[in-house]
Amino acid sequence: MRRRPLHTQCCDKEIDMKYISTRGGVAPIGFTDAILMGLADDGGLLVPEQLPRLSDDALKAWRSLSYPELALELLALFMEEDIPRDELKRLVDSSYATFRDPHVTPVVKLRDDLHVLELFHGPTFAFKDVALQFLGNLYAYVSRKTGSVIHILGATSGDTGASAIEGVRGKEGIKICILHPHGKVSRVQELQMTTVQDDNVLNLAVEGTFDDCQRIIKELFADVPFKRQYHLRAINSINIARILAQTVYYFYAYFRLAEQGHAGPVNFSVPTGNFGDIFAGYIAKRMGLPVGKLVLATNENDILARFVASGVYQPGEFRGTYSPSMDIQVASNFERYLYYLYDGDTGTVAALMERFKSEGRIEVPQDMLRRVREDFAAYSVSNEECLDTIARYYESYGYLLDPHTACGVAAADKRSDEGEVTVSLSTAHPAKFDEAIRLRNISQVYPEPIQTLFGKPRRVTVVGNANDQVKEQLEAFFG
Ligand SMILES: N[C@@H](CCOP(=O)(O)O)C(=O)O
Repeated sequence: MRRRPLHTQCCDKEIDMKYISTRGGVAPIGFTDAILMGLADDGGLLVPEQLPRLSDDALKAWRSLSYPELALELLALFMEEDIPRDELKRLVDSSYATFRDPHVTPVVKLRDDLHVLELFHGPTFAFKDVALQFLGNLYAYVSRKTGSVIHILGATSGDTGASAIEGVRGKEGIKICILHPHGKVSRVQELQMTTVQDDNVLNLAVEGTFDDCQRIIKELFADVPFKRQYHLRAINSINIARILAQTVYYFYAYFRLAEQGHAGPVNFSVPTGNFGDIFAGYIAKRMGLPVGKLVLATNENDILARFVASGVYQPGEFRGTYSPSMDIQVASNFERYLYYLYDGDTGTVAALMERFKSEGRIEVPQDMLRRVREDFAAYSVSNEECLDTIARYYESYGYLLDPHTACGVAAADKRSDEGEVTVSLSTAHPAKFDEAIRLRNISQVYPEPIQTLFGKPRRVTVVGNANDQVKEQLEAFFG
């Protein structure tokens, strides 16, 4: 059994930042190697060997920073050894210059106890842009700097795909292939991906679910000779850069509440599918941000809510819902959480993941479950509850929630303990999910970039859900 110290005592510079695998089979590597490796070569996920622990002084000093300034400070902790600060500043500034709101991720107050963190002001109207605008620029920088070939392979249940494509379309030295479940994403999500005409983009619509897409790409990444031969890179939250970039808005939101006089911990309610977004909040908490409960909101695909209730992590039956981006059974980043839950014991994580592969379930003992519940509360939200929440908030506050955000808000409402203040993450613009919203007779005007998608020609190839069919496409596209 191998235990590692997970924190240094104070924020910062003394850490020689390296990345290791949750399964212990990768020698510590630097940030550039970590983003290029994506999925760890031993099949695990990369995590920082140590997490910086921020001092109260740092938290106070960073309160007044703009979003890009804050992103620079936080990201520098994880990558400054590899990316000089002036370069990192350029990457950060250009990534957030594409956002429509000057705050990048503004916080809107709905009630004294409930705020909405709007994460959808980027180019594709989803929270994924926050990390993927940055990761797209980072890949372009690494390609220029190191000459590495960047062939991105990703899977999407709807939002990551459009955002990843937008982050790298037309960029020299980069090609991207995205798998999405055929017919199981919203109309706008589908159009955002498939109407892109740049030659460096390939869309594969897989006959199956998102879990099929994610399984296929993970198996291809785990085939290390194939991954190396075709220079495959990850854009999903498999890639640690995604998680790190997403921690920033937890800090930013907390500081906005502090500015309004709020002192003490804040809960964050997070619509959850692949466990990446909420895991970024967990990392922020471990870095010293005063986070109360992380409220894990699932739709009817409730594997994570069942885990927090019972300690058993076991996929159920796939359910198509009004929040398709969360229609996920196997949550990729759960493995990273297990690593922290078991105090960095990579042997145990490797054994648990092996058991999950062979038996299809994992169970953690009661003492571990108590630890889980210290940080997380979890609620699953039914299709009807989701639509009811949209209608109720539209009526009461004149605020239109998208179905994913509605799950987060409904979960926050289920947990209405006195005195707690919750920030609910708004992960997408409602225009991306108009088919669901119209069911409650609410009409909306599409933002212009979404309106213009209709009627554009589409480029997409439908494939079966066998690895070989996808492999064949990749060999032709990346070969
Ligand atoms: N909900 C995601 C699924 C992929 O998750 P990721 O965070 O690992 O990219 C989507 O919208 O595609």
